[in-house]
Amino acid sequence: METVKPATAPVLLENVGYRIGGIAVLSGISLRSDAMRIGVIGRNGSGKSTLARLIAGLLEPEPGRIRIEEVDVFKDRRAAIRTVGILFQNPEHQIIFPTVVEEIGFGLRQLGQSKQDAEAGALAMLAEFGKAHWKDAPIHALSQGQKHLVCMMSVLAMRPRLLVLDEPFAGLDIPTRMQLTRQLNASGTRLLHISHDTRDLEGYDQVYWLDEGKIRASGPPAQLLRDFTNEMTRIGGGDDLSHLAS
Ligand SMILES: Nc1ncnc2c1ncn2[C@@H]1O[C@H](COP(=O)(O)OP(=O)(O)OP(=O)(O)O)[C@@H](O)[C@H]1O
Repeated sequence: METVKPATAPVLLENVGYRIGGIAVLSGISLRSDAMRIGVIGRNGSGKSTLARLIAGLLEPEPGRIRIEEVDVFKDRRAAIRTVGILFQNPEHQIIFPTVVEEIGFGLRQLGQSKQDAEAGALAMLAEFGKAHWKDAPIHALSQGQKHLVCMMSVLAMRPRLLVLDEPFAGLDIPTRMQLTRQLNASGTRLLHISHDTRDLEGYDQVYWLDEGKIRASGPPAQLLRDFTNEMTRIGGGDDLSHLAS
């Protein structure tokens, strides 16, 4: 017997659009998923980062509706910071404080915790990741992979229901990617991972293919990632870099 899907889902987008400078960057995006690991694949300029920011509640959809765990993440920012976390490609865009413990504690302060509780929470997070010795490390002296891990710990410390990953592994070497992926999977957090790299999404539960601001296909990763790779290889044989958006 076919199971009827409930009207709500942990990740729900209905007819979402977004325009920049009068140009439609995203349109007609409808997505509803209760999968634990959701992937979005798309090439450069397909609208991935814009979609990540919309789902994290940093931009307002127009038109359309976004609900994460039933929270309107743009309008209800107090609820949103407990609901969705986001990791960006460049940790420099995320890091504010000079030391690791201050950086991780900052998110907890945002949740309303006292200075002492936030520091204790940050130390607990470091211990959970086996990095208690990083406590007073100056962030500027860390490697790129280590900075990524600090950002990851900072976001996970806030225990979001959904973690949006906006290509956080781009530019990292294979061992670093493997270690960060392992830490993320071990966290047990629902992931929505946006990438142009099929390697990031192998083994995900459900993948959406974003193409020129629209969802072109969705399904389990095996076939969809193969179709995506074939299409990227076909496009790569031509010269569509010449084309300027207007
Ligand atoms: N501030 C802006 N002003 C004008 N156009 C923009 C701006 N930001 C994004 N765009 C355009 O919106 C489209 C989608 O951008 P977005 O960054 O969401 O794509 P992306 O898939 O994340 O790209 P990439 O993989 O290259 O980071 C692109 O065509 C881009 O040129």
